[in-house]
Amino acid sequence: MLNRFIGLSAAIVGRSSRVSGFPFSPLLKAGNQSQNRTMSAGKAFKVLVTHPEVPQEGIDLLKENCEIIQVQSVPINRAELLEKIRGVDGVLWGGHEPLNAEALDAAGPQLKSISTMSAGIDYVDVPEVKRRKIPLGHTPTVLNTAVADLAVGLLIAASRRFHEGRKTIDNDKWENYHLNWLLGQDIRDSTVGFYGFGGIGQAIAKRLSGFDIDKVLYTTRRRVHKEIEEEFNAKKVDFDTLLAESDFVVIASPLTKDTQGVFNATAFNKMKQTAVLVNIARGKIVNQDDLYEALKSNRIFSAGLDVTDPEPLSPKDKLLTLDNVVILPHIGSATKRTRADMSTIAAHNVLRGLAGEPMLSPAY
Ligand SMILES: O=C(O)C(=O)CO
Repeated sequence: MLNRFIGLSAAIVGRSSRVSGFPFSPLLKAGNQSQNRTMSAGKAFKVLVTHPEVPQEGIDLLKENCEIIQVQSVPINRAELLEKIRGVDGVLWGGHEPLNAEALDAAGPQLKSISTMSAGIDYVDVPEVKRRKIPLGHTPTVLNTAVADLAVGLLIAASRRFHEGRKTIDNDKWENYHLNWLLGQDIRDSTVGFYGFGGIGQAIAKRLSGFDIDKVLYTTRRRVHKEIEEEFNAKKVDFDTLLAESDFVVIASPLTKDTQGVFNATAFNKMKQTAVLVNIARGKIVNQDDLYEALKSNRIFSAGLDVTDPEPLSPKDKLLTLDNVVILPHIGSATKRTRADMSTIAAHNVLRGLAGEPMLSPAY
């Protein structure tokens, strides 16, 4: 099943900006073949790209058939975005700016296709987009491997005390004449618990299977397919069991009203004292004050975070004073290839929405 996901994204993206091995939308075919009068006569659609740094791969695809308007400011100037969105048919939403009624009103009723360039869409007012019957796409799957690689990096860094170790060098406290110095937690024979076990969680589990882990537990609303459970020796458990039995707890779920703040003091108190928490999903799933207390009091062993609340995190944030937390500035999907793939998928989503076809990765 996992291979099917990964295979699908590879087929979707190909290794060029062109999509290979994937059923093109008629709109794209028209552009490629230069046969369709409507399309070749011109840019039947206007598409706004809301960020100047959207990789060229996606823009080139859109350009074949659409007139492109692009926001130029970074950080995004909301006024510029609201001005440029007026009257467009499609939007490739390239940043994490709120996509809400204000933006949709500014666009106007002709807007018929939107895609974000992200997996998480917590900055989108989805009910509002739905209410207007505008197809909405996003870009999960293509970033699974990049985010999973980073998650494994964080898991190792947090369990083996990378940050604390580095600080000892900076502070001239390198004391390896002690035998028990900077001892960490083993990954081998461990139980890894996933809070959320979709494509990213499964890609992490796949990587960890090379680390001789003992078992995988997961907590999700719905049970994953039996063959996925078998592939990863994974068992669905309730949240309390996940917390109590996992040596590593990996947060890989979307941020929703149900997941916001679930990792709080109550949850940390149910975890093993040797447990390592990894969050590559969204900062708000964790109550950060409670996490600070749990780490400071050694209620849990350590944490590796790619996401925080807020982002950017202030350099004065108390979490940064702790030895037992590794923090990265939300770079899970930040590889050149992944970004290019995300722009390609987002462009296809937009084009398909404009053509009245199902998107490659619809958000609802
Ligand atoms: O695309 C997203 O939602 C991400 O947060 C990638 O790290």
